[in-house]
Amino acid sequence: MQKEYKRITDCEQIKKECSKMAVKKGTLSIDSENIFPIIKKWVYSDHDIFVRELVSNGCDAITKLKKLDMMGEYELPEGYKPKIEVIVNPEEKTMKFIDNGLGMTAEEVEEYITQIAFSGATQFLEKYKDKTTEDDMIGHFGLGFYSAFMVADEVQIDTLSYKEGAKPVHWASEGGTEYEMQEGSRTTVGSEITLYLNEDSLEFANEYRAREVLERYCSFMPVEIFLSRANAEPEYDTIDEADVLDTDTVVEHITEEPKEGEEGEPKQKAKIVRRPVSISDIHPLWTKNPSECTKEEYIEFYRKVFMDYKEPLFWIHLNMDYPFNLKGILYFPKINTEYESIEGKIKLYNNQVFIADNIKEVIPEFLMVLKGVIDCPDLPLNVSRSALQNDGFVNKVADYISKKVADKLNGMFKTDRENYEKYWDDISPFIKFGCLKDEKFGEKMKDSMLYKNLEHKYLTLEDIIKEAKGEAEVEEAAKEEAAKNEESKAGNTEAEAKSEEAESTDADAEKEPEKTRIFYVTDEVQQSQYINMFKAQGQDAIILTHNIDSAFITYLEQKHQEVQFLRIDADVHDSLKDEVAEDEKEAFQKTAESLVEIFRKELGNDKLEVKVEKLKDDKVASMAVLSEENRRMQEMMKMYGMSGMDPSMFGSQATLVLNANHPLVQFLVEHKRSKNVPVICKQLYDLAMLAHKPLSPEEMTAFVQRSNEIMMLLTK
Ligand SMILES: Nc1ncnc2c1ncn2[C@@H]1O[C@H](COP(=O)(O)OP(=O)(O)OP(=O)(O)O)[C@@H](O)[C@H]1O
Repeated sequence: MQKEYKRITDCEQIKKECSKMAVKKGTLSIDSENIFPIIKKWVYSDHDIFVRELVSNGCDAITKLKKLDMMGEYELPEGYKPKIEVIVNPEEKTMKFIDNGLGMTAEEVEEYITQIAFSGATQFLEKYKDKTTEDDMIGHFGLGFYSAFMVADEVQIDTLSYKEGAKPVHWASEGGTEYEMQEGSRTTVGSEITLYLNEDSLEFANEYRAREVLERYCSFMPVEIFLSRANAEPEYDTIDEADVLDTDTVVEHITEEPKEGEEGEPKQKAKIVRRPVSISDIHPLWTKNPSECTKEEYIEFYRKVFMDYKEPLFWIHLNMDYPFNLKGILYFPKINTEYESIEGKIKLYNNQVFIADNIKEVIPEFLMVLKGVIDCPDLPLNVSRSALQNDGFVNKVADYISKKVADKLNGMFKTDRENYEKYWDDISPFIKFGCLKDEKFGEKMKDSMLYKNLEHKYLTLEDIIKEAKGEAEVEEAAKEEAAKNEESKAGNTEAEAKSEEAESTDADAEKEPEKTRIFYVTDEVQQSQYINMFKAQGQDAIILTHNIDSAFITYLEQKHQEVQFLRIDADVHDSLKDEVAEDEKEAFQKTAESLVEIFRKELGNDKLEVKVEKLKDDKVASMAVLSEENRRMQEMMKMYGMSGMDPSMFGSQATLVLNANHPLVQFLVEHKRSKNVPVICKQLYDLAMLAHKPLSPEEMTAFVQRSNEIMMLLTK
């Protein structure tokens, strides 16, 4: 049976009780006996948050004391330096958190710790104990002081309030529901919380582990934090006497004689106790005004926080006071896509207290490739993640961040195009991802998107459409010209011509407007043959090599109904081939038919698609084309893991294009019975496929063997 603690609500009475020096025993007034097991078990993976909770309680206590001083209700002692000390003691298995904040009186301990904090923790756990990790709490806010029981069997508080005549208080609870309170022995204003770590949590008494956790949660807290190990041997530094500060403890003055053979006066040195270094940077860069920050500071901050020794490309300093308070810095990292995944890290803070990384409810998903810090004290963090998702305010914050990013990029596009182009390859995957994920972002960015052409020049879609339209129009005009010539050759009467013209105009009006065809390259090496042919004919294409590009192309086609994207090997572009003259057509047709027959036979595939063209580039004997629709279909199959299935079910295989202008192809037509026909056919086919897609291991082996055989012929 637990002892029933009579709750004393009258503060005067509590004071009297305490001043009698009696040991006050009690039972925590909440009926939930199983709260501690729940706390201990709960969010086992990051139960280290107790560090953040206790340190931030210390910070709050210090802030309050400074406020009281400002309000004239308290006078800070001479030379007051706000600080939090964290002392680990592996021998005694304890961890102490000591602050010089406002402290607590007996009635305050009673009220804030045994009643408010406890009931807060109880309510909190009641509400969330059944939640799964999917409905995780943001940074597990709200556990407060009682999170100490996740790692400790016993917690003690020694505190002395700033209030006149306050008596020190000692409070102890053994992690059950009982506690003890009596007069303590603390002599300075502030609080000392001692955790007697449980067997599972002894790691926190290790100085390195403690440092790691403090650095994770407390690196930017607004008060200096010093970590030390109890009974550690003092460490010393020897510095120039002139550099000694008033705050240094000098243990020895040393006169250093010049070394043998060296000239000069003896040097005066001082051996001092090593100066403690605060774990926290109390004025992180994001809290400063952007106009006061230098490039070096931004880079240094980036390196320190993200341990990334590459320089970021550029950054955005967010600084907003109204309608909500949000500060932060977002960095665009240099991404080496070949070796690293593009996974960024956005650290979320609440008044300089670290909450968690990558809270996707607050930070737009596509911005997760960035690295940065966001401090937004107005965020409602006492709710679960799923509640955050539907919170109008949180959505506004996310919108604001994404708008700021678009503004920055648009600004660079307009005023610093040179650098924008320089960064484009690195930042474009993320921007494209943003366009796909966030309609508003895509809309804002639409005029600042760039596309690299075959010359590696960066153009806008508008430039490209104009260029492609221009070419199409020229081609169209040339075709019309040729058609007219034919007509007049055939001796059409003027009247006939006129009526035909009228018909064709009617038909045109019904036809859907021709789409502007934009060719693109997905692999500059593999598709080099096509690229060269394009270049030779002054034809352009854009380079879209990133994984995201196939989804982005679909997006662009939806947004711009007037354009159609075709991979460079989707078709033989009209400009790459010669027209077959009217009087040659019949003979050409025959040649083509016989070539189809030869290839189908030699490759043992009677469904093989073969097309014969008069390619302008007479160095190309064969190439492969696969229509855009079929290729997209095949890619989709691959994406859905249907690669084992026969692709011909969903669209035909690539078409083999033979160049009738090439001597090898001509040889085949003229020497159908030559014993070399099979080798030439197979080799031409493989060469075409090589430039189109990777060969299978068997195909590659056969290709290499055959190439060797061909070389053997040279030796004969
Ligand atoms: N080191 C301290 N010095 C002075 N008062 C403290 C200290 N630690 C806790 N308190 C008091 O105890 C109260 C309860 O603390 P607890 O950490 O449980 O909740 P909280 O800090 O109010 O909120 P949160 O749940 O966000 O942490 C605090 O509001 C404060 O008044």
